[in-house]
Amino acid sequence: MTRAPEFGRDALIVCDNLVRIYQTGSIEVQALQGLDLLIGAAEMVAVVGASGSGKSTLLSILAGIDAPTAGRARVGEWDLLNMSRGDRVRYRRQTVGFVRQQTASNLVPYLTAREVVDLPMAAARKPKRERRSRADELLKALGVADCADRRPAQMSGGQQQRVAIAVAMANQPSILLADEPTGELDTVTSAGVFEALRHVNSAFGVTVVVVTHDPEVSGHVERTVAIRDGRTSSEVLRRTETDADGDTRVIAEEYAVMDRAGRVQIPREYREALELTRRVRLALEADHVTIRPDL
Ligand SMILES: Nc1ncnc2c1ncn2[C@@H]1O[C@H](COP(=O)(O)OP(=O)(O)OP(=O)(O)O)[C@@H](O)[C@H]1O
Repeated sequence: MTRAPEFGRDALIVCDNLVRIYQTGSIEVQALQGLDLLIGAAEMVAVVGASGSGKSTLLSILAGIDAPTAGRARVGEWDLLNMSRGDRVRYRRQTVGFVRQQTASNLVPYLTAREVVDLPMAAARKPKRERRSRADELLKALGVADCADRRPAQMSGGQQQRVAIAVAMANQPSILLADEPTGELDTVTSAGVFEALRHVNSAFGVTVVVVTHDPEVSGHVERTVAIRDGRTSSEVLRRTETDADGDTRVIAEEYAVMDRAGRVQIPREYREALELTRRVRLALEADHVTIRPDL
């Protein structure tokens, strides 16, 4: 008997039926309730969803900060459910870069931009000369070369977040995670920081997963994944098309996400429009499936 190919075999990030339950006293909160998600190498994905839907929990698991309760989570060769303490330290140092929302918490008040970018490389025992050239390369790539000798208090919020991206990229991670990186910034500054994330994605080929509330931000990535009640519920894919006159426009298409058991969530407006309730009629057509009210 041939076995089915492993779910997400070719993906860099695989979340398979991921569950995270938090227990506080006698209260259980299911932050992730069987989340499936595949992300390929060098992709840039925005994760959106209402407050409490599980976005930060997902990011903490991918960052190796938090451990799932059940399911499977893999990043490259790393199995995030079965890592020793030492593996976890190596994983966090070598494979992941993390940018937080609070600009101040990404940096160190008494260190200059060049010194703070150097920190993770020094911790990884990289040679001094290599560290210096990598720090300068990153600060330049992120448009903050002029901040190299400045401390956080001498930089704007947007500059601080660009330096934070440089810190996260210092050890050439394969994934860069950002949790609401523009949450504290105004619209114009946010757009600049977001552009910086896109730049590291294309220039260094790092896979970027960014959690955001900002529709302006999610509107600029090719793939936006929506999380609802601890599961991926829908995705929007965007592509740029050029018409005969040479004008380009962005086409966005929304997809529902089907889990591995075949479950699909029908958006509330569709259910209400046709009064779809507990039971619906399903029919297989030549190239599609219809869902009708049970009249
Ligand atoms: N350490 C924890 N202990 C207990 N419950 C937690 C913990 N962390 C998160 N939760 C709960 O898990 C659920 C998901 O939280 P999470 O922070 O992942 O959501 P989120 O989508 O990131 O929300 P927000 O957009 O507000 O940051 C929420 O109900 C939250 O209260």
